[in-house]
Amino acid sequence: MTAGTGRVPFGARLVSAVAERGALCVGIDPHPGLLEAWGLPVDAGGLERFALTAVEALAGTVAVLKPQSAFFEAHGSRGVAVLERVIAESRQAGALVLLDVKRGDIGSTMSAYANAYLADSSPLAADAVTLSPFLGFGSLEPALALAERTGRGVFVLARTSNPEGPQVQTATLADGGRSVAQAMADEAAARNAGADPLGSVGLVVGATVGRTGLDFSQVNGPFLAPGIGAQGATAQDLRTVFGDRLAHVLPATSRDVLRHGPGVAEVRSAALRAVESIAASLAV
Ligand SMILES: O=c1ccn([C@@H]2O[C@H](COP(=O)(O)O)[C@@H](O)[C@H]2O)c(=O)[nH]1
Repeated sequence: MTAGTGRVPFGARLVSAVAERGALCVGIDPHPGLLEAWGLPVDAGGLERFALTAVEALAGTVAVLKPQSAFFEAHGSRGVAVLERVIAESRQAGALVLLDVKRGDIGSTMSAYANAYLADSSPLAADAVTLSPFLGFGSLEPALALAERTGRGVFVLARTSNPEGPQVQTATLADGGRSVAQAMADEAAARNAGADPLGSVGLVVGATVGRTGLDFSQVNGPFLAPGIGAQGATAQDLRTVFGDRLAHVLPATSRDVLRHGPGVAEVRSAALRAVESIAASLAV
């Protein structure tokens, strides 16, 4: 079982964490190529060394850590056990944990996913998870409801950083002119209405997507912006993507920080440089 959240809503906890540590989410993505580059075997033992080194380097320093579940699941039950430790030890060291699982399913199955990642009793419970709304935003209701009850958050995919995303996300809805991505922004806005200082239903909008024409003005929730570094986006791109919503943006990067390992100090320094360069870009 993981520690609870004290029932303080995720949005409020994120605002505090960013105020204290800066606006940065570092992904823990144990790619086989990174394990090799760190001189580790590509097996569950190597995964454990890699992931716990990243936690040691980052969990006391950055606001949010984002383990990518896929790389842990690839090692079977031993990999999932490592993920449980990563979540627990990161939270213990003061970082918020956003588990990148991109779950989305019919409502009855969604309840089980919600219990897996958002219930206090689960060993995989994080502070927030990523969700895929492409079975319909409403199908996410069990996760949205449990997150709200337990003080956790969700980040719903809206305009993802990959080049294939627009095929679905810029498509127009049958109900009259809005894009799929805009509909997700509107759904998040409805869930976050009145939340202070910030709602707990976030959106994933890649730092790579450029000017979108999307209206984020009513969202009142956080924006996770992956794609900085290895996918080619820079901190300067955030202004183009998010316009006047920059204060609510959580820029995310994984490989661009992790490639500085295996030294704890080097990984931590890379993260601190990223925090500084993002802060400088957002302030101008
Ligand atoms: O739109 C999205 C949503 C999630 N991701 C995830 O973020 C990291 C990016 O890693 P980098 O090494 O910084 O490229 C990875 O886990 C993706 O699955 C994303 O890239 N884009």
